[in-house]
Amino acid sequence: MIDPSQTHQEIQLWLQGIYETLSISPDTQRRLSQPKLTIHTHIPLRRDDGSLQFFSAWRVQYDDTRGPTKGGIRFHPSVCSSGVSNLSFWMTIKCAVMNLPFGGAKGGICVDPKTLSRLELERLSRGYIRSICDIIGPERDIPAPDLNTNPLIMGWMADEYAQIQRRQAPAVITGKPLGLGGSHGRTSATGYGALQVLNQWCQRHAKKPQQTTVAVQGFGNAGYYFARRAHEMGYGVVAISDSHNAIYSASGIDPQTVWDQKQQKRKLGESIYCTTPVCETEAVEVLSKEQLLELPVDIMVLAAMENAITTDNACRVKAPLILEIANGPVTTKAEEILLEHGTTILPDVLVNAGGVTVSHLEWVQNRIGEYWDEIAVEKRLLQRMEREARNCFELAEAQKCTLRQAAYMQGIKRIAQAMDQRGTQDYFAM
Ligand SMILES: NC(=O)C1=CN([C@@H]2O[C@H](COP(=O)(O)OP(=O)(O)OC[C@H]3O[C@@H](n4cnc5c(N)ncnc54)[C@H](OP(=O)(O)O)[C@@H]3O)[C@@H](O)[C@H]2O)C=CC1
Ligand SMILES: O=C(O)CCC(=O)C(=O)O
Repeated sequence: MIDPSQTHQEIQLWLQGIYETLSISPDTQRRLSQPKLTIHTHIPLRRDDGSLQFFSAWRVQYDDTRGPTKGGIRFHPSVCSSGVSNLSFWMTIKCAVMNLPFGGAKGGICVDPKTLSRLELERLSRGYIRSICDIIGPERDIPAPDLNTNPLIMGWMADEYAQIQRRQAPAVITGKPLGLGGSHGRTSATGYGALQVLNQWCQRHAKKPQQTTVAVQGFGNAGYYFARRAHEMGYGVVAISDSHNAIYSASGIDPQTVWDQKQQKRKLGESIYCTTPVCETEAVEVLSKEQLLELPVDIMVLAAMENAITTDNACRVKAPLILEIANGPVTTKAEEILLEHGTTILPDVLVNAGGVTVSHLEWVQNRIGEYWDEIAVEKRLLQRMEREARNCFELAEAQKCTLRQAAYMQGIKRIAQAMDQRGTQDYFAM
């Protein structure tokens, strides 16, 4: 079978339409066509049994025209050079769409963290920082959590950096625990930010949450906070999946109950879900994680990984609205099929930007040495999400284009302007 994942070339080809509409200069196009810096390293890990193992790891800094590069670190067996590079490009666009003073980066280790003990995980996380410490810093490149990483890991990483530098530098990493200079609201930010974009869209299209059914692919940090608050607001969450299975109930699911049970069982679809129903009137059905994507729901929320919808399954997707919380969950070729079927896609570079938006607030708090409460942080998050979503919606209407095209126009216009303002030197800022 041909790999249905999207390639760098496919993304660049898709961008041509945006460049033409905005009359982007060939120089700017060239600058945006490849990352500025890629580090590939092999991290040694002494396993608990005494053996030595090496793990491939990357940090890619795509573009720093608008500020220090910013982006998460993921731990997953699928992490590879081209994947991290795509993710770092999307970070560049995302930060510009949100008008944050950052460029884009991403990092990752090719590892299944579920196979490591807690001490092994800590040693590997610290080893990663030792490998990249020369190219990160509060004014250079600022990592954060992503898939399979969390505040605990960010805390170890920030501590490792401080030890190497022999000084406190909390602003080098965001998504830290509160006690180490983390911000209130960072953990829930991606899910809440995505919901804010969905709420705006529903308002514009006179859709009431109570009239919708929602399926959520991926029940980790982003998917859980999204699903929990969506349920509280009246959206009908009827299906949820993780990397093992999906669960479905036509009469609705309470995400908090599912979350509490997942903390014990680790997997959706284990017998606990059938013996302790997560809805009131009907038993919960266990489906395959692939089946969830084909459910006839009003809103399909993609909060797992890239390439969830490819040319292989696009024609079986029935939801008329897709909310992309994951990065790159719909490939460019799959999007063509979905658009032909009239599907609306609320795009990743806008929808999932809540995480980096609160990361920016954390970075600001670290730098000024003053901390805000949860209400203040959430207010700033929701205001920025609302403003930039409205800008994208209005641009899409004015240009009669898709929301993804509008978001990219908004981001690329800002990046191109900053490149022009830097002048015509063959600059290398970092
Ligand atoms: N965290 C953040 O702040 C941000 C995250 N994102 C993006 O959102 C996505 C999710 O990130 P996050 O929630 O942090 O990651 P987590 O690691 O917290 O959660 C990922 C979830 O996806 C599930 N999953 C993995 N593969 C599949 C699959 N094939 N089908 C269904 N579910 C699957 C995992 O299952 P299991 O529980 O079984 O492991 C887990 O529930 C990623 O694409 C990430 O890049 C984007 C912006 C910010
Ligand atoms: O919080 C951040 O800095 C980046 C989060 C991230 O990796 C993402 O938005 O994909």
